[in-house]
Amino acid sequence: MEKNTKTNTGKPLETTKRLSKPRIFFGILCIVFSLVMTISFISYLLNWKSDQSQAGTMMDTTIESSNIFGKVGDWLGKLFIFDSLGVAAFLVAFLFLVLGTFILKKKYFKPYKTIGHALFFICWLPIFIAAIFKAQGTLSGVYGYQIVDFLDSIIGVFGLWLLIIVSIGLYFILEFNLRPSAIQHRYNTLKDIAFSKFNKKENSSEDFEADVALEKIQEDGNEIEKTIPAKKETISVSGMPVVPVSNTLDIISTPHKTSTEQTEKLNSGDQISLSVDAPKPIVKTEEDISFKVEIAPVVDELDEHDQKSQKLVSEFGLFDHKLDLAKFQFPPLSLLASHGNEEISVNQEELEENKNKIVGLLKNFNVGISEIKATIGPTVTLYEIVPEAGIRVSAIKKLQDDIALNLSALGIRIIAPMPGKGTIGIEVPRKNPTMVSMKSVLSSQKFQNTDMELPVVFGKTISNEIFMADLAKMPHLLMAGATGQGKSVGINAILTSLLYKKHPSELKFVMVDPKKVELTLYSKIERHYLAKLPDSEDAIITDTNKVINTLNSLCVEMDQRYELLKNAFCRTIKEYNKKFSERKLNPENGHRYLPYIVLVVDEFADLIMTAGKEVEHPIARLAQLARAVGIHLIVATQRPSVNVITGMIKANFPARAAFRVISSVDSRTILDSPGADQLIGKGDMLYFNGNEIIRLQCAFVDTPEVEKIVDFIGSQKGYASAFELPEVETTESSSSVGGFDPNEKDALFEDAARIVVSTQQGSTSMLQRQLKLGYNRAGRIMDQLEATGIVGSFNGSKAREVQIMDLNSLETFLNELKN
Ligand SMILES: Nc1ncnc2c1ncn2[C@@H]1O[C@H](COP(=O)(O)OP(=O)(O)OP(=O)(O)O)[C@@H](O)[C@H]1O
Repeated sequence: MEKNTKTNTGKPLETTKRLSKPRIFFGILCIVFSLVMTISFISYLLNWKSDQSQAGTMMDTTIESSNIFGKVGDWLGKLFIFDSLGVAAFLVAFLFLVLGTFILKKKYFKPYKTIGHALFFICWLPIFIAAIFKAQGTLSGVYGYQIVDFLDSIIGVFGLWLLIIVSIGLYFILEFNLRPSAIQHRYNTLKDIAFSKFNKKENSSEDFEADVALEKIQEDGNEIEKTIPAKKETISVSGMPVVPVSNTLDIISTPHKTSTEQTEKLNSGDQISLSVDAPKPIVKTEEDISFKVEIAPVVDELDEHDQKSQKLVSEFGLFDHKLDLAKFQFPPLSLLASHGNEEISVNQEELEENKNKIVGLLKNFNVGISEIKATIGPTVTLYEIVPEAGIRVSAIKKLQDDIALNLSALGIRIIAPMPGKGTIGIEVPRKNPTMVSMKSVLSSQKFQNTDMELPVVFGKTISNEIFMADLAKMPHLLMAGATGQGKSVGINAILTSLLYKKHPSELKFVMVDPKKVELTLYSKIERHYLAKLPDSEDAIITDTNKVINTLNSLCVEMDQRYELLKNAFCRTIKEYNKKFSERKLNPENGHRYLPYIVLVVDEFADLIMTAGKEVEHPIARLAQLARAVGIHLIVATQRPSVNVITGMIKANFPARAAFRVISSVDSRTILDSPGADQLIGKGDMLYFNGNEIIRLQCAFVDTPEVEKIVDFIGSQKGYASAFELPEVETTESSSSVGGFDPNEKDALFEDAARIVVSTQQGSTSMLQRQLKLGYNRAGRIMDQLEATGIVGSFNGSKAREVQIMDLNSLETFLNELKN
């Protein structure tokens, strides 16, 4: 082998030596042909006029051609230049050259790229040339001429040029990557190069100045040499150019200072020591010094844990919490009804009449106004007045009842002053209010494009804008309203908006309905959206005892979530779920995707009356703490009295929604101010977000619509069961880890024991996977396994130790357990 690859001199053999003969033949043939073509084309371009008349006389020996390659050259030129491509024909010759070198395996060109470029220009160039030199057919060839002629007739001259420019522009953009960012990058690089060159130049100009100075000194020295030829050798001028330019030059001469005296000194043979005005060194100021800032790349070292999670993400992708119900479809808007015409109709007469009444009445009480403006909302019209200077706001406030009497209307509310407006507002109910349908608000851009975590759309404001709030930020909502004023519709509106936005894996409801009728509809979506205690039958809780257990269970869930968040170093559920999705949290350690949990209590007064502190305590605890772990409360009551809505509850429910209440005392209890007693009912509401009170018309969604929505969701594939809340110790139940009652063991206890023993792994998440269980149930089984001694105690992040070594021993053990 060595022999083949090396010559006698030991040099590797040239690649051409390994080429086959046909390759060499065809390669050289292509190159020669390319040369012949090029020369023929040049010759043709120079002589074509005289040879044109001889076209087609190839066989006629009497006729001579002036082309260097005779008639063949003439024929080639005519064929490629005149009849087809014009000057672009040279590119064809070039292509033969590329082909030849390619066959000979010479890497002078990148063949495919070069061929691509050449083909582009073979097409583009004739058109371009024909567009410029229309009359000169030879330059563009027939191809270019005819195409331009054709394009000219169909897209006109302007279109033709646009096509030419766009095509070449696109070619450059695509070929040379001329994106704005790339251009910017190149510009910056060029700037850097220019800048560094400039710096160099500056430095060299300094050097140059120094050189000039030195040269001058040298010349001067030479002059001195000339004047004192006798002492030539004593002056060490020759060493000067190498003397670095500095303030102190040791031996340098200058004609100005070379006085006769010095000459004499020289003549007398004394050693010369001349001081010279050395060229001033260029002292760089701070601005002159080139200053480059290099930002060191942030060394983002991944720790072992991050690397592991990145590997998992690259292998399996991000954790998709929706995967179990990947095909889940959100209910379509068509399930909702429109409830008549929602156009706000302007009744000019009514507006005029009300305005006159307000102005007249205020005048009677000597309250002058300088301006009045009306804004028409769905249920009320807001008249904003600007009182004349010197009028007290309290004077107008006092007139509330008089204005109401004068307008003979219910639900007049005076807002004095309007926050942030400098006016006084008088809300007057419209004679023909417009209903706000749930459909209209849910189909709005505002709702559809919202990025809120838990978007709740309440309805429309007085200025007809859709009003939405994020339940995750509220973070708990207290609702009040006398019977029949729209509270239940309001709850349905809230639930509906959440159902239209959140996937079942992201949201669970715990529904408490002591009235037993309002929320029962939602039991159809139990396996999708509801959460319940492990052993309870109904997901909608109506029994007060169960409510207490459920609330306590929610508190346990909250504590567990806090523990999980703490272990994951996260502050909020959002951060935690993000981390979990990025596979940074190990499910083996109990981590799981945490859905939001919304607790809805429809009649809170009822609960407080029957269970008192037992309910108040967990509610207050949840309200105080649960916001960060994604548990939010919506508590509604008919009777917003102080013994129902206690100070502790109120303090932790910053967001309040008030429908019409009976008395202003009730209004103060719920909103801390009067006003809710002035509402007109039918969904007319006040919303308090902790800062201001906003009057809204609640969106209307009636029972058949809700039914359609829950039917739609319920008919789809759901989870195996409702989301299980953690079990809590109840007074009735005695089952706990320590006191295991074999009669109360889980139906899957034995299967779980077999799995644990056969795999020798006491892991809850493995049980979850193998038996397809929820985390809580698997955890309970694991506790039972621990209580029976099959597995050891909880061991931090590691799996529990399995105490039974094989399945035979297990079967014996299980039999003993049964007896
Ligand atoms: N947003 C609304 N728009 C129009 N009408 C409404 C609206 N909300 C409620 N209503 C009307 O008021 C009636 C009573 O509403 P709803 O059942 O919600 O009252 P409620 O406060 O829940 O009463 P209760 O506490 O007795 O259940 C509805 O049947 C409907 O006719």
